[in-house]
Amino acid sequence: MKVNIGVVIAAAGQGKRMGGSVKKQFIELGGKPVLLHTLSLFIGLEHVKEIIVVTAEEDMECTQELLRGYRGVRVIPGGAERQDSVYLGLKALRSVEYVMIHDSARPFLTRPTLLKLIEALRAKRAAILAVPVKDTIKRTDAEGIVVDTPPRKSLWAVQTPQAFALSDIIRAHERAREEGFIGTDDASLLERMGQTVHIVEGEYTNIKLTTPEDLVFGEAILERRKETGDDTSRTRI
Ligand SMILES: Nc1ccn([C@@H]2O[C@H](COP(=O)(O)OP(=O)(O)OP(=O)(O)O)[C@@H](O)[C@H]2O)c(=O)n1
Ligand SMILES: C[C@](O)(CO)[C@H](O)COP(=O)(O)O
Repeated sequence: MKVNIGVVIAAAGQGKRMGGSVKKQFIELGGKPVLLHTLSLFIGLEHVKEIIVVTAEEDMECTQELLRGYRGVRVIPGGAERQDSVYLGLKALRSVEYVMIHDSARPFLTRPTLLKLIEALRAKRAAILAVPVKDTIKRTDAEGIVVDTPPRKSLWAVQTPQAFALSDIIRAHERAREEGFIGTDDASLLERMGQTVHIVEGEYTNIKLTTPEDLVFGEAILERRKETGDDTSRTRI
């Protein structure tokens, strides 16, 4: 079955936890800005018909400059919260039935896993990447007292991309906006409407660059790939 997929890359964050003078989506890793690493995952991929990069209002000009020359990629201004930026990106899509929503701050995913996600999307309408949690997780009360220890077998650390039928996820975002609900990912907006969301196993190296030590892990991931020649399926940009 042929599917038309749009991609929304959320890149309008301020990178407060990372700190530094350059926002994390524009930091150079392996000689290339993080945002270009992220974009290269989707460029030239069959089924991907539109790519929207959502950037901060003040970064519109530099993002447009950085992405000039990439056909099919549009840059739009984002909102105050990640959820607002994603919603604006979803509304900017013109002619696709499905969408993959991805954080600009996750530049290391490989194509084979992305293709697994697309397969699941075709079959199931809502699919997200996640990896089994390695640590034991505890829930606490407001005072930091342990309430319980959920069985680890049922716990997953959720990543992006998250892939949906476009009409479903727009409806879920609109409901959340009406009700003033802010979720920490997009799938949670569908879950609260009762829709089934399927997990596809992601990659432990699909980290989100969040705090400064993540840059050290990121450099190491790129270095190892250079040595082993891994991830050659990604379009070089
Ligand atoms: N208003 C916002 C906030 C976040 N994001 C994007 O959402 C992704 C995940 O968010 P996070 O890692 O929290 O990034 P920041 O918001 O930039 O980080 P911080 O919370 O430390 O400021 C990032 O790619 C970020 O650019 C966005 O598009 N619009
Ligand atoms: C969407 C996400 O990347 C899934 O792990 C994550 O929840 C984004 O969180 P943040 O609060 O924007 O860091």
